[in-house]
Amino acid sequence: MEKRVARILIADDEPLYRNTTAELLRDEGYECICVEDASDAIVQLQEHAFDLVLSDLNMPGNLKLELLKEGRTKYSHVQMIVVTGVPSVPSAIESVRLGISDYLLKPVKFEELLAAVKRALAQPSSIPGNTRSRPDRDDDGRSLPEIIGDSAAMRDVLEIVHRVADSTANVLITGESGTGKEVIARAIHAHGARYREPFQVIDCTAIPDTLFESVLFGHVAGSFTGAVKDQTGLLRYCDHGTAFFDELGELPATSQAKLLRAVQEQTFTPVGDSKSVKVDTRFLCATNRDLQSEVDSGKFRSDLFYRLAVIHIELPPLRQRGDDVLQLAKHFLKTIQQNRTPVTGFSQEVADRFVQYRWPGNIRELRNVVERSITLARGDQIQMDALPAPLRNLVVSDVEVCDLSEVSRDEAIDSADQAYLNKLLQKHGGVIASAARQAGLSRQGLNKLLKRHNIDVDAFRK
Ligand SMILES: Nc1ncnc2c1ncn2[C@@H]1O[C@H](COP(=O)(O)OP(=O)(O)OP(=O)(O)O)[C@@H](O)[C@H]1O
Repeated sequence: MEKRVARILIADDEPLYRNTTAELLRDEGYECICVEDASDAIVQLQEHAFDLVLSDLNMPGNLKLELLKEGRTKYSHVQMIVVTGVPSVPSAIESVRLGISDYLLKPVKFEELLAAVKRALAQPSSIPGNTRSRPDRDDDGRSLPEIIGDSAAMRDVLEIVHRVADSTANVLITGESGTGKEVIARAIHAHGARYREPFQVIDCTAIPDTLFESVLFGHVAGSFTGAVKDQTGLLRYCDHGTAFFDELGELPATSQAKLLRAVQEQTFTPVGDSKSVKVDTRFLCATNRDLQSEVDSGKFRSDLFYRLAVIHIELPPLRQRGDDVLQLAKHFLKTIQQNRTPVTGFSQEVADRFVQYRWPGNIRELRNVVERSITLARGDQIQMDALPAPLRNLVVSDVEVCDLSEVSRDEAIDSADQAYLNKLLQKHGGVIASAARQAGLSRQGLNKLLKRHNIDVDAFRK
């Protein structure tokens, strides 16, 4: 039996883009129908059978993403790709929530578009029940980190992770240090179509500016002093897979420019080589900086930002995740001690303190605290005396200050000082100059105190 030609609906109000794309796709053997607004597209969907819709976002009749909504609810077996010239984070998130296959930015190269079309058409249709089994191991056979957390904030994050995993859209993950950005990046890779391909972590703080091209793109022997043999760049290793750029905000301007070409064209040239290399790589990035304001102040390239932040996932700090803190603590207790010690839980006082504490180091700090407490615990319950000083001495206004038999005067003064500094920084949003002014201290004096109490001022910055 002859295979049916795939039929594509192109909805876009730019005639040049619409007609050229249709012509090129027809040359590739697809059947195309073009419309210039969302209402015509909806009529076409009612009257004909389609396999794929290529949809603009900013076109008449689509102010509220009507075409995507109608398409995904009534014609869920039809794949959808968004191709837009006006990217916006809310519309990207909404598109991904609705379950599109891909989100591309104009100007889009035809090869890039064609690859996305082929990928979308190769996907199993999203008829209910037709779900792909998810791996619970990564490509090295290690088990994937379990994502613990049931707070509303985390549920929203996980919904986006599942929606975005199957597309090739680049994702920027932001959040304070230790909130689990790398864990989320690995989850996106593991739940997506590339799960069998490499996941390559590229730590932007670990590559000196002068070696950026060589490390990322590779070099040929003799291209510079010290290049004694050919070296393959990291990007080549993640061809067909995912490149995870950690600490993206630290990337110097010259390296940003070099990365832009690789992201935009999926092409790079190894140092000293004359031939360029084509790759198919998905980019996931993480930073604890506010990259949007760095773009606004000219410190980070806006073109690179928009290419990489097609979808933006903001991870909540642990102190805003309610009961997740206890769930995570129990999870770490179980996984770290693996029944090797008699410890089975936390005292009520410890559990309360976990909820009251600010956790400037987030989940990483919690994990360390649990690990340390298991070692110091004396019975089957972790008690206050096994906690590190910042938690043990925390003074919360509605907690009884202390039991005089347990705390010395110096310790009591120290913890009051700490509570004062926490409040002060909270009020001044982590701005040292104004906090020091209010406290009647010099900036150096305040910094010294913060250091002594191990208080991370970044945790208070908004
Ligand atoms: N939801 C989670 N469930 C279980 N463990 C988690 C979760 N999120 C993070 N972790 C654990 O917390 C620690 C920190 O996570 P991760 O390295 O992903 O944070 P990060 O935000 O990338 O940190 P940084 O900004 O410092 O690079 C790791 O040990 C990780 O396994």
